[in-house]
Amino acid sequence: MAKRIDVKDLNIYYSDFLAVADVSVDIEPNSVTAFIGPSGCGKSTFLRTLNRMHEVIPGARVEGKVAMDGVDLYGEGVDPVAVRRSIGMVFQRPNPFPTMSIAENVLAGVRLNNRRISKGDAQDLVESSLRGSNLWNEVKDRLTRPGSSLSGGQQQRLCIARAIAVRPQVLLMDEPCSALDPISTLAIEDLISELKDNYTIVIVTHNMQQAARVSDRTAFFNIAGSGLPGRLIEVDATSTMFSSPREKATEDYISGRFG
Ligand SMILES: Nc1ncnc2c1ncn2[C@@H]1O[C@H](COP(=O)(O)OP(=O)(O)OP(=O)(O)O)[C@@H](O)[C@H]1O
Repeated sequence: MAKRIDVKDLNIYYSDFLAVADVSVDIEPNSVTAFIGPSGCGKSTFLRTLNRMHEVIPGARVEGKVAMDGVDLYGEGVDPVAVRRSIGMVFQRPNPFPTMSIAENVLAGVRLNNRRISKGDAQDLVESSLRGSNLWNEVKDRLTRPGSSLSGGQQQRLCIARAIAVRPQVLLMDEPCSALDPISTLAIEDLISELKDNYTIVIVTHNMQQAARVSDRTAFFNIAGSGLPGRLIEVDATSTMFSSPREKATEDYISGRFG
C-alpha cells in the first residue's frame, strides 16, 4: 500500500557542510512528485534522506523529521534496513548484477533480506515483478540469461522489477532515464504513470518536459551560491508550477533563464 511521507525542518549535512537547509514538504501517496532544480542544489541528497541512504556516507547526517504515515523514520529503534525495504530506490544508471540471471536479479533484493522463498513463490514473484515493470513479455523466454544481456532501457526496467519485488510502499528514482534513449525513456515514463496506482513515487529529473509529463506535484530546489545550502523554493501541483509559479526563481528556471 502506498504511503505518505511528511518532511519537517530537515537539515542535511556532509560532516560540517550544510548541503540542504530547512526542507518541509508533504509527499502524497499514490502520486508522482518530481524534484527539479539546478545542479548541486541537493535534489539527490534530499532524495537519499527519504530512505536513510544518506547516512551510509561517512559523516553524513540529518536534523529534523522524516515521517512515513506518521512514523518517524529516524526515530529511536527504527531499523534503517527495514526503512530501505519499504522505500525502494532506482538509480541513474541501470545497475543489474551483470552475471546474475534476469530472474535472479529480480529476486536479489528479496534474497538480501534473507527471506526464505519456495521455488514456486519465487517464480510467481519474478513474473509479477517483471509484469509490474512492463518487461515480462520481452524476457519471459530468457529468464536464465544474464542481466547484462538486456538493453539499457530493459536493464532499467529490470532494476525497477528488483525494487518492486520487495514490495515497497514508496519508490525513489534518481534521474532514472538520464542514461536512456528517448524510446526507453518513454517506456519508463509510461511505467511510472502506471506504478503510481500502487506506490508513492518521487523522481529527480533534469528534464522539465519529463517532470511535466509524469508528475502530479513538482518541488523546485535552488541554491543561492556555491558553498551555500540548497533550499526548497516551492512545491505545488505540476500544472500550477509550470503555468503560474509563485516565485520568480521558479519561473526563471522553468523557462530556461538559468540552471
Ligand atoms: N558524498 C558527498 N560528500 C560531500 N558532499 C557531497 C556529497 N554528495 C554531494 N555533496 C554535495 O552536496 C551538494 C548537493 O549535491 P547533490 O548531488 O545532492 O545535488 P543535485 O541537485 O542532485 O545535483 P545534480 O543535479 O548535479 O545531480 C553539492 O554541494 C555536492 O557537492
